[in-house]
Amino acid sequence: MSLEIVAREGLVLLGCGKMGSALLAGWLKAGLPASSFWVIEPNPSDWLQSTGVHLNEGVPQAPGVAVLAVKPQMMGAALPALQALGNGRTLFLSIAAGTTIAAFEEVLGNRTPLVRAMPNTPAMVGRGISGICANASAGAAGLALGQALMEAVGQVVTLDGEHQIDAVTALSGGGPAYVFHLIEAMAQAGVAQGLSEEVAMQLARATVCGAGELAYRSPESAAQLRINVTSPGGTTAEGLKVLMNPDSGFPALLTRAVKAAADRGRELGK
Ligand SMILES: NC(=O)C1=CN([C@@H]2O[C@H](COP(=O)(O)OP(=O)(O)OC[C@H]3O[C@@H](n4cnc5c(N)ncnc54)[C@H](OP(=O)(O)O)[C@@H]3O)[C@@H](O)[C@H]2O)C=CC1
Ligand SMILES: O=C(O)[C@@H]1CCC=N1
Repeated sequence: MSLEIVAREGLVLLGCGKMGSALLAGWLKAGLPASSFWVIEPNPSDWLQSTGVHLNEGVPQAPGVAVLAVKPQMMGAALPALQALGNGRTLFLSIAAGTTIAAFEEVLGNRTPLVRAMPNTPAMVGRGISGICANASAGAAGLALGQALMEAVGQVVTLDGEHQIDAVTALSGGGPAYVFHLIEAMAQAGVAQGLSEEVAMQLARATVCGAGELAYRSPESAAQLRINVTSPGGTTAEGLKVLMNPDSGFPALLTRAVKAAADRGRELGK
């Protein structure tokens, strides 16, 4: 689906912080004119002010799309600003963690076409991934438009339903933070083995980026890429024995971390 509807009917963006800015940058890069965007943002960055979008002005009566990119804790206070657009033709696209379709329909009306998407911060460099789902009123056309909007900043996975979105939030939504923490932890471990902090951080960061790029480009499975590094009887095998320990290794730790994040998503949705 093309984003022509945005150029024709306009897009209102509620909240333009980290994720809102990443999305707006992607849409502008895709060639949509700045004059198609109406952004509501109490603390506009220098970048946002330089884009030429309509900033904190009155919004069109029936824009093609309204994107909700405020924190879930702010949603209750922020959403009424767009309540008048509910139950119409405007497609609402929320990227907020937690806030459910039912909660949006309560404010906007249950005839409002609505897509929930869960992106991640690599969207800032066009390498994000989003899981998306939609309510009944959005239909196939609404879901396709939501997909096209999110594809401006990376890959998109269509979910079986809203029941999967807390898992996506916990895995890929927050996942970049786990990887950044992995860099920190690897660097610390290198320092413990005698490297300077600076060199250890350079090695850790480049290793994670290089491995990520290899995983992205290679047709081989993650398991095979791991095996390719692991010489039988060599050094990596000893490291992996620790990380693949069923009780204390990565799988057990990440199962707990992803569950804790998904549980928080469910809690935010109550
Ligand atoms: N960061 C991430 O990795 C991801 C975030 N998300 C979701 O994206 C959403 C935004 O997160 P993120 O970009 O990180 O948060 P930010 O705090 O960076 O952005 C939210 C923006 O909304 C502004 N805002 C607050 N109140 C209002 C209001 N009433 N009307 C308009 N704008 C308002 C905030 O201004 P101020 O700072 O002044 O309060 C802020 O600039 C959240 O719902 C989050 O769950 C989804 C996936 C990944
Ligand atoms: O931490 C959060 O709640 C948001 C959702 C996913 C990433 N950041």
